[in-house]
Amino acid sequence: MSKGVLLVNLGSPDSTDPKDVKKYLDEFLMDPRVIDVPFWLRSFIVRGIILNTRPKKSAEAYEKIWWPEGSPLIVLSEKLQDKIKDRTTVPVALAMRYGSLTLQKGLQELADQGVDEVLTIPLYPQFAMATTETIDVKVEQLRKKYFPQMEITSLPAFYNKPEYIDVLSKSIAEGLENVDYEHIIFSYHGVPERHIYKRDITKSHCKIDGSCCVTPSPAHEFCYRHQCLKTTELVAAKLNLKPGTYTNSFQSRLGFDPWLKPPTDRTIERMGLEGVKKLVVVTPAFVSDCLETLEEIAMEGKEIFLEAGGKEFTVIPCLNVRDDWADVLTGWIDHWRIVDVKTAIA
Ligand SMILES: C=CC1=C(C)c2cc3[nH]c(cc4nc(cc5[nH]c(cc1n2)c(C)c5CCC(=O)O)C(CCC(=O)O)=C4C)c(C)c3C=C
Ligand SMILES: [Fe+2]
Ligand SMILES: [Fe+2]
Repeated sequence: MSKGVLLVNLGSPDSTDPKDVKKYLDEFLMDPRVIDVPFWLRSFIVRGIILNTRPKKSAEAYEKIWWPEGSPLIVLSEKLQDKIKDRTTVPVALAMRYGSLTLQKGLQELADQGVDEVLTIPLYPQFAMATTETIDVKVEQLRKKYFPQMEITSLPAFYNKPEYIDVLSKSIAEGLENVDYEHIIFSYHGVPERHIYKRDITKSHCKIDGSCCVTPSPAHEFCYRHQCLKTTELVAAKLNLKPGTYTNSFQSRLGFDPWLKPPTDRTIERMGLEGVKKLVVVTPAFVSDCLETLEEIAMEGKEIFLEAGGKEFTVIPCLNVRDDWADVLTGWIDHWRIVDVKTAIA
């Protein structure tokens, strides 16, 4: 068999034109693993409400962060792909779950190179129904329909893998060099609490309280909240951060259902109101900078902090195209090429 790799990220609109943003948001938010309600209700919420107002607002936000080459998330993912290609002999394609760089095109690119055994790498450190799972499900649908000869395996969430924690910690330590700070917020993308309960394989462990995510359980294999809290815990241990000097929060809430708490915007505001003058934010749910880090945190978050009395606001960049990050991914790929995926990130 001939092996190949498909890197997968979320995707972005084709441009900052509200029409393109609307098309992208329609595909994204109509995904039943993102807005997980019955089709009729999802259509009503997305097409009847959100898509009437959000595309214009989102397009303005994209406009602020767009690069001459395109969406930062896509450009950074392409550069990461190039770096990995330079480091391995295995064909490496790139696709997005939503938008024009489709999973079908990515798989076809590999098939055209004679690949019949694929490792998909969802570029998300923590598992979520709205990210890793939707990629795996869509890839399997495409495999059955168009690529029945292919054998496809997906790299599991890598939030607790020592190689990943090492580069994440190193990137944060570098970001903190010469930065005088009082507090660090670890801001993760939020999800509705319902998503956590739905993926509790024990059906009883997850309570979204002070203890469930720190009490060992098989539920944690698919618990986004546990995996976020664990990421912070491992980085804090590695960097020797003192308790009370860092906090977790969850950003980007959409809609009225309960989402994971505390929300990042309110946490940033509270810090400012409580007298914190120098704040740092890191965003470990994203491996590439994107709208959610460059606009929501670096622009909106900063404004909230300064208005609440803060003085210095520092955002640490995502792993993006760091050489050591490309080395880690290539290491997993090469291990899989020679042995298998189970031990690749063991
Ligand atoms: C119900 C809505 C959403 C869920 C659940 C959700 C989960 C989720 N998303 C990411 C990563 C990214 N999301 C991004 C943008 C974005 N996310 C939502 C909604 C949900 N996300 C929307 C509506 C948008 C679009 C922008 C906006 O209108 O505000 C991005 C950035 C994409 C880009 O082009 O830069 C990323 C990345 C994760 C990791 C996650 C669950 C863990
Ligand atoms: Fe999102
Ligand atoms: Fe939990």
